[in-house]
Amino acid sequence: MYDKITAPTTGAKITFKNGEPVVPDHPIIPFIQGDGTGIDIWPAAQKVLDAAVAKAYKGKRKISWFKVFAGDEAFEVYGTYQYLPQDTLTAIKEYGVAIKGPLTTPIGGGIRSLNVALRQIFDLYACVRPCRYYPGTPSPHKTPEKLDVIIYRENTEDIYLGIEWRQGSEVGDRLISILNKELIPATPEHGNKQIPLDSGIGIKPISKTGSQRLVRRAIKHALLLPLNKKMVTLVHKGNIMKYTEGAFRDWGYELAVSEFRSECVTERESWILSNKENNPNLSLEDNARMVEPGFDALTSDKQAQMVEEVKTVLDSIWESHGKGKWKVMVMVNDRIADSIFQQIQTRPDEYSVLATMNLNGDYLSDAAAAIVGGLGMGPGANIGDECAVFEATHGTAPKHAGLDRINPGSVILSGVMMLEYLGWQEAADLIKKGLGDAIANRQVTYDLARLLEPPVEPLKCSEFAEAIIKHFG
Ligand SMILES: NC(=O)C1=CN([C@@H]2O[C@H](COP(=O)(O)OP(=O)(O)OC[C@H]3O[C@@H](n4cnc5c(N)ncnc54)[C@H](OP(=O)(O)O)[C@@H]3O)[C@@H](O)[C@H]2O)C=CC1
Ligand SMILES: O=C(O)CCC(=O)C(=O)O
Ligand SMILES: [Mg+2]
Repeated sequence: MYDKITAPTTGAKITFKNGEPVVPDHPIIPFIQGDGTGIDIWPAAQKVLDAAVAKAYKGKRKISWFKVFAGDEAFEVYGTYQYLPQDTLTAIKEYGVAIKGPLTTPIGGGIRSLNVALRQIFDLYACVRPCRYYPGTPSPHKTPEKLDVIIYRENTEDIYLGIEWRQGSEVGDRLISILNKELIPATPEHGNKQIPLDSGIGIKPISKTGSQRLVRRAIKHALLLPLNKKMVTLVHKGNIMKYTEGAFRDWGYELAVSEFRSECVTERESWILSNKENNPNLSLEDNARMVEPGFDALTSDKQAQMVEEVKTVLDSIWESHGKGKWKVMVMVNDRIADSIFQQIQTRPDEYSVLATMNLNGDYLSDAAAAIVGGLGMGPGANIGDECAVFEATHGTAPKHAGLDRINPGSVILSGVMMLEYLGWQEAADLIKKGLGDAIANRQVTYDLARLLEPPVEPLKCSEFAEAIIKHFG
């Protein structure tokens, strides 16, 4: 079955039923060490995960690790251009749940991202990146503890599909010519715009299916959260990219009010409902005026549309959602992408689950991780219906590679997400306690040590892992 790897002789496969993993006590889990700092952070993470499982289950449960290759290691074992060998793909498909370190992607040319390829090959459509604060973590932000968000990033499409053409390439030039001569003039709203002839060209597909399955997962997650966190914010730049990012927003709302109608309220609906709750005799027009402060300046057509919106909401959900019932439901709202970057800093506690397209989520997850202590504290998971691959938010951080100094926290916390996904909560809790107590005791790696006041001597990457284990209690 495999060319250059051998599966562990002990352990069993994780299988999937209705999108959920069915986990044996001794699951075989493939891991990719990763390039760059992978050589530091993976051994540290593996040690912490094994120690937590051993302590929590006393041998009853144990992970059988299966080393598989990707990136630079694969190149060495399998030969030139074999960055993502078939063995690795076969193993991940076979065992269903895997964990990986970061993999290098060259800029401006060369191979396309192996990280992205794994997500697309296994249809891991939801990239889940929680950003929460561990007390004592130094942060450039004044109130990092107020940020507790989970980014649900669409993981398979958008510009990450990688359909693009280099400037000056034959196909790229043909495409520009067809667009300039035929397709743009055939679309009146584009006026006389033309694409500069010396452009590179990329395609940004955003599908209804891809958007809605991501938002579905985000809402399902929000349903499980405590009342003050039952919120999903659709993040988009739909004012500019109307038919891709704007459509993402519209499809998100459409899904929320169709599949989750009895459990969801949109922000605008909540305004309309609460206006009536506060003043039962409020006319439809006055209600619309309160929802839209610029109502009186609108054209009569637009005013009529808004009044119709108020009427439709009250007619359709006043009984089911009115009189405060909406207050215990999941609130779905939306924010424009540039605004959300400042909102998570100025109003961090007003956000919970952030549903995004691929590129926005990529940017936003690094920015949110910075608030709670940096990329060393940013875990992640790539989740599909029949496969999951856990990986940190950060990359290979090459300048720190092999120095035993980088923070393994984000891979360790990705491991915590994996344990929780497996249902091994006791082991996950031990690690969260150990990591939290190590940080609270100022036992941290260079990235956090340099921000602490007064400064502390940093722990090595491997020493931080040991400190976490000691703090299991
Ligand atoms: N999923 C993946 O595998 C990903 C891969 N990549 C790839 O990684 C490569 C390098 O990307 P780059 O842009 O440098 O981004 P990186 O995320 O690798 O590193 C940027 C900086 O972030 C900080 N950082 C990263 N990881 C940690 C950590 N574990 N602990 C503490 N600080 C950390 C360091 O800052 P400082 O030096 O200031 O301390 C580092 O120099 C590229 O090839 C990129 O494509 C990028 C993102 C994700
Ligand atoms: O694959 C890469 O090199 C970068 C991907 C990335 O930045 C991410 O997924 O957050
Ligand atoms: Mg990124």
